[in-house]
Amino acid sequence: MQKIEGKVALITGAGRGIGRATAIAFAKEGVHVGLVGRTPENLERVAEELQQYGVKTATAAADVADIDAITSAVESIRNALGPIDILVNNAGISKFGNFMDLTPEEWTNIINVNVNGLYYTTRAVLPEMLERETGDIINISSTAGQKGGPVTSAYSASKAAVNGLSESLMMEVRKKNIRVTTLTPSTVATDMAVELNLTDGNPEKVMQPEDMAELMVAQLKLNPRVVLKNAGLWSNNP
Ligand SMILES: NC(=O)C1=CN([C@@H]2O[C@H](COP(=O)(O)OP(=O)(O)OC[C@H]3O[C@@H](n4cnc5c(N)ncnc54)[C@H](O)[C@@H]3O)[C@@H](O)[C@H]2O)C=CC1
Ligand SMILES: CC(=O)C(C)=O
Repeated sequence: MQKIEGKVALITGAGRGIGRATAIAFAKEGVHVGLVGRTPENLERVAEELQQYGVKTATAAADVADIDAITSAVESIRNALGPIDILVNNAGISKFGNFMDLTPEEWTNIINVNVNGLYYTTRAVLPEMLERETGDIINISSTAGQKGGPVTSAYSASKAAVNGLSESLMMEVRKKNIRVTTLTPSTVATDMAVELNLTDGNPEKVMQPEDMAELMVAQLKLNPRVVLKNAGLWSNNP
């Protein structure tokens, strides 16, 4: 087991949902947190919530699917907090619908954010991790990337791509002491899941964003000689 206190994390999609819960859990552990997302007000609100834990925070608004914007955002977080030890590629979008009902624009947008956004963010963070021969990258995929569904063609395609990218990168950089983990949760009670009509969010039955955050804290504390390659966290009614 290792301590994560004092490390620097960058979380995308940090303004709400799993990203926000992860930011709070990290701050409670003494991790300094860079918050990246599309909506500055949400990022500022989360940064304020983190103040009580006495860690450093920085915010940078950017669309992960815009390579210049996300590259500048990573640079600004790095300038504010120092080298990034932990990257959580969490930003993601979804729209469910029949294959012919989703427009080509909606398809492209889902692929751009979920796949290219994760790729662009990782490209901006990885070189320094390779140089320092240390780092953790956690990619938030989904059970939808492991198994297709009747209305999930675009989202499942995007998350299956994340699984392929993530495992390949894990194999590539493991010898440099970098850990890449793919997490494939079932439905989590966030705004996304409620907007998709997947859940009413009942905390007695449905996974909460805090459960995901708890898993990430635990895996980061594992001795650096081991890596959690992938993990599926499920509710009792996935
Ligand atoms: N909620 C669920 O049931 C599940 C969610 N996931 C994945 O978990 C991740 C987080 O999802 P939730 O917290 O549920 O969603 P959410 O919609 O509640 O939060 C997503 C956050 O990402 C940000 N974001 C979206 N597009 C962005 C972009 N282009 N650039 C920067 N930020 C962007 C949003 O502004 C928001 O703050 C996503 O990758 C999602 O696909 C995976 C499995 C289940
Ligand atoms: C939104 C999502 O990824 C699931 C599995 O519910």
